[in-house]
Amino acid sequence: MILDALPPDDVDHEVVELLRAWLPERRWYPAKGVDARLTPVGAVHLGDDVRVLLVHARAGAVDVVLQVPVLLLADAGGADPGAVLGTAGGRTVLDAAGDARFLAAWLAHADGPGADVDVTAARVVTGEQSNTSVVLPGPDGVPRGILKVLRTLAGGENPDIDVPRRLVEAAWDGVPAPLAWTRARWQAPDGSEAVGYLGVLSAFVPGAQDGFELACDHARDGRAFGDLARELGATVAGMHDALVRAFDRQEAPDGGAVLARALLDRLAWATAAVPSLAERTPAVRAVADEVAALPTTPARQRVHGDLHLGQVLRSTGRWFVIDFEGEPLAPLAARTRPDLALRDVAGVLRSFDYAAAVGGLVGAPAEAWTRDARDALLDGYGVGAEPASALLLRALELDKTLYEVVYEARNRPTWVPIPQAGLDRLLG
Ligand SMILES: Nc1ncnc2c1ncn2[C@@H]1O[C@H](COP(=O)(O)OP(=O)(O)O)[C@@H](O)[C@H]1O
Ligand SMILES: O=P(O)(O)O[C@H]1O[C@H](CO)[C@@H](O[C@H]2O[C@H](CO)[C@@H](O)[C@H](O)[C@H]2O)[C@H](O)[C@H]1O
Repeated sequence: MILDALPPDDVDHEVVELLRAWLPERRWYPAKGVDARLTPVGAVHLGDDVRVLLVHARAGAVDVVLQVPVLLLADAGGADPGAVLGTAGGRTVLDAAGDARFLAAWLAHADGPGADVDVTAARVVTGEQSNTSVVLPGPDGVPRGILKVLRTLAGGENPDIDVPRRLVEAAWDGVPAPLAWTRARWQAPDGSEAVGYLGVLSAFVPGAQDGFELACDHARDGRAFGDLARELGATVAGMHDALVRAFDRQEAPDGGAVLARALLDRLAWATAAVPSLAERTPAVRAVADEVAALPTTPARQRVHGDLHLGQVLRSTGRWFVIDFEGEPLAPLAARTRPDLALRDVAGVLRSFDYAAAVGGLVGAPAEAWTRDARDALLDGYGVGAEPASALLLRALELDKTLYEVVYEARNRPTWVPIPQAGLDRLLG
């Protein structure tokens, strides 16, 4: 079912006034620190008291439609004071993302196989996130699903939901299965009609450990990560097989030239953001020239697109892959385009450098720890020892490392030395 957003009414305008003070305090708000123009574009009415407000936020380069589920209560007695935004239309307005009334209405309007969950025992996940995730237990109290309320809406495909759906259809069990999802139709700020996802409830992976934290712990304790990396390599290979079943594969007669061009485009993009990268230009060009001269490259296929250790969960003695939205800094067209499967392998290889550094390893111990993990990952994935694979991986790692320099410069400047050291290694 597609839920239709109604044009904003007086109450929606009043709620948006309340959001001016509330939004900048949210971790997921993308226009922090600037005076954004906020305009309601519509509201999905999930019930008499439950509305999903769609708000256009515009400030400089930020131009997004945000999703804000709210409750509008005539009697808000007993409500959590921390959830109250103010009053609109004579009713109390509450943040609804973790509220049982919103969650019940959301599930009632969702598509998908569904899940038997207890909305009264929902728990909002805290931490650095770009969306709001809510853990929902089953009737036995054991976590059964995790609902991701998307905070920034976009019309069209959403790889973070569509790809897991297709992987499950392709009988791959290494991804948490989407259990329910909602979609809406609204009028985009440019006046066009948009149809896109509002959120997804996925199967909860019990007792999951974040792959990056696990690797950092190993590095910190001086424990080899090879066995886990080998298993991860096999999981990634299984994911790529399933992606071919789900989305097909394209021969790439011009693969070397395409990859070389993409690497040089990445260099230009990264240098525009971090000018000191210009000194790497001759060395990156040399790698691009070698890649362009490759007579053949593997077929292109759908890939994860931003695979790293923070996108994999370890539970019940196996790996699960999450977060298929691709590189957050890249446009949707680039994130859904068929690509070399080795790009995902290169992403995980980069993570080993990060884990060694964050785990406190330097010099020869860092080199030995990452070498063991790298060899094991490639072995588990089934990457052969032929020179063409090594060259492709080097180019793809280089491409990712340039992206990481920009990502770190924008988000975690003290971590810039990690990808900088990666450039030294790859271009050394
Ligand atoms: N299916 C799942 N089961 C258990 N935990 C999960 C699941 N999906 C996500 N998580 C946890 O929730 C966190 C946020 O999920 P993520 O998809 O990265 O959200 P965001 O898009 O907001 O960054 C992850 O780091 C992970 O720890
Ligand atoms: O997880 P996201 O989809 O938001 O990806 C972005 O953020 C990642 C960091 O959280 C970033 O990954 C980089 O740091 C990781 C350690 O925190 C490391 O394991 C990765 O290898 C490294 O690329 C990712 O690049 C960025 O797109």
